[in-house]
Amino acid sequence: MSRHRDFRNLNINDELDDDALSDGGEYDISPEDEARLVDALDQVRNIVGDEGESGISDADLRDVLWDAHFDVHSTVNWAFDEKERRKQAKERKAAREREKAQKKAGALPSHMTKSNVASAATSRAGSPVGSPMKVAKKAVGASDKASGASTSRRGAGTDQRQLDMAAMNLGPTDEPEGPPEEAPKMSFAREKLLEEAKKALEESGDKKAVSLVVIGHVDAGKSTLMGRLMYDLGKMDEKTRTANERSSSKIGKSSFSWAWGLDGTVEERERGMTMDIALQTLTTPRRQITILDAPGHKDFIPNMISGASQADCALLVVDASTGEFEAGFDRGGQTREHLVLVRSLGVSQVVVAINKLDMVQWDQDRYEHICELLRPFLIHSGFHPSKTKFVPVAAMQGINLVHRTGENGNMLRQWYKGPTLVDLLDELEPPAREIAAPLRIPIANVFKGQGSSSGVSGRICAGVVQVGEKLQILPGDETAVVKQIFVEEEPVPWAASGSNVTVYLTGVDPVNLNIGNVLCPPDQPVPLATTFTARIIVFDIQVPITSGASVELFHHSRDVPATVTKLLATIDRASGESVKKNPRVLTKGIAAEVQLSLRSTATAGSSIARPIPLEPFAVNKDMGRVLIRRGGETIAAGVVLEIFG
Ligand SMILES: Nc1nc2c(ncn2[C@@H]2O[C@H](COP(=O)(O)OP(=O)(O)OP(=O)(O)O)[C@@H](O)[C@H]2O)c(=O)[nH]1
Repeated sequence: MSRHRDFRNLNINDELDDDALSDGGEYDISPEDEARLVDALDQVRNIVGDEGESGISDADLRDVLWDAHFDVHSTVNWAFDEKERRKQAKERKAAREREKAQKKAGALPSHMTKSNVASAATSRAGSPVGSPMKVAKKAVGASDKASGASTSRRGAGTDQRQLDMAAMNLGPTDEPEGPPEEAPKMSFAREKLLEEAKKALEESGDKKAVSLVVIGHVDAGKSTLMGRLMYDLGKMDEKTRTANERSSSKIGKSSFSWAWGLDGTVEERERGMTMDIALQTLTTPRRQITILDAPGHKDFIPNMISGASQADCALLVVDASTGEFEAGFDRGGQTREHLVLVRSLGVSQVVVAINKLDMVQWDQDRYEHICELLRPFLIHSGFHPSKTKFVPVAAMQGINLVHRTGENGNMLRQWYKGPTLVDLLDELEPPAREIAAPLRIPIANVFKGQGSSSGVSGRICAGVVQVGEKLQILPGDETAVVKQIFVEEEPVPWAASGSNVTVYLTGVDPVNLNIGNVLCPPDQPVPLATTFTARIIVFDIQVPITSGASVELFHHSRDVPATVTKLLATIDRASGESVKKNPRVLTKGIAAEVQLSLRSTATAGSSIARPIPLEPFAVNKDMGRVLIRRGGETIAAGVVLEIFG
């Protein structure tokens, strides 16, 4: 029996300070409980780091674990909060001291502290252009999307721990307010900034950045594949792997242990299902890849759309097991819908991973049969054959992801000599970056930032943003100043089109920052639209679209109610010529020009629809794409032609 202090009277949600921690009695612990405690301790250490790194001693952790009755999730939340709280207190103290020192010396502008000048220099060398997204540390993620069953957007690392932390109000906003923050200043004139961005793009050489959305029918093995890939490429360490293996088997979900590397929320882990976009970054020999793992279940299509609208390329995962490929590919399965959606959102390259081939004894005929079924569908959906690649894999055993050596790969080696999945990812073509165009950042997620700042994340659709820059938040009249920019967890002085960024803003009330808003320069605002025309392609629908049809309009991470107010013409898909003016209905497969008008929402409290920021496709491709859904089904996709106001 070991002796430990007793904290069972302590409320885990209380803010624990050192006095409280040293204020307990003692209790006895059995060898079984001791073993469980050691297990749980391992789990928590994986998250908070070791004693030196986290500042949390083993003794404190053990006590809190006992107090939480081995409820690992609550404990993880506590430990995470505690680490964050301490870290933030330290950072605030350091910031106050820096500020004082700067005032005395009158030297560096406030955002260019010595440490971030250094990291800015290294980031420039490594180029923040097109680099993947930072996983933000603090999150509120207050998504209240009406349509999906989603409860949160995890776009930039909002997970259960962070949501709980926000709910507990253990944030820097609880602190007494210090002296008003000095607004950060810009470091570059616009011309100089463009020059820097161009130079960094050129210098990035072969290590090009791409964003990859992982799509496919529910349970195809998307998260397992990404988890395994993270491990095989050294992004997930052995400790995390064993912890995931142990904990998933404890709740009877051992087959999902690889998926736990990406499915981070309690609900996702318990249900064995991805519900929101999970973000990770991976490095292959020649590519820096931001991975957006999308949910496969049809209830979460809005979240999948949000992820796909931030991606350059897609990885389609299909389940080769008997009957499973067919279930995903038949009408109503997500294989088709996901492919059509990503193509409509501008993704033109796809790698198809034919997974779970171990379930069919690596049958070459089965592999080729699936390729033969998918090829014509891909072409029909608008993917050029040269930009469509296939690869046989078994994600769980890690076969043909990075290599196919060893006994496990025997059966595949007998008939397959082609590239591995990583070989194909390494050849993905990075997109053209519109750096000279006006800045556009559609907001995919909103966070609580440090001090008075608020964090937002999203992908830069065009232009370059720098620290100190004043931005307008559309729709609305609000402006904010960029306090910090993070790309792939690193602070950078600027970031350019194609990058997935987290931007901390000051001088703005967080209530004015919403998912779906667009950040842009005040002198180059995005047009606001309530009525516009679009060229659309009608999907495989059963009920035709008529004039007056009520639909849901999706643009980046925003969805709003709309009406198809006019059917203007049907269009020849090949020539683009008008075929028939004012058709009565639009049926499946038809291309058409229509007029769409937004409707007011019940929450807007007015009969007038609120406009959304949109741009004609001809002006900005990323800002000019829309999806149209009805009754939980995507019925059409299109590009914006003209905005009428
Ligand atoms: N036999 C076998 N099973 C696999 C393989 N890859 C994944 N699985 C299993 O398939 C199931 C679903 O895996 P996930 O990775 O959660 O699938 P997903 O596509 O991410 O699921 P959603 O995100 O919910 O759509 C799990 O039980 C995995 O263990 C594989 O290569 N072989």
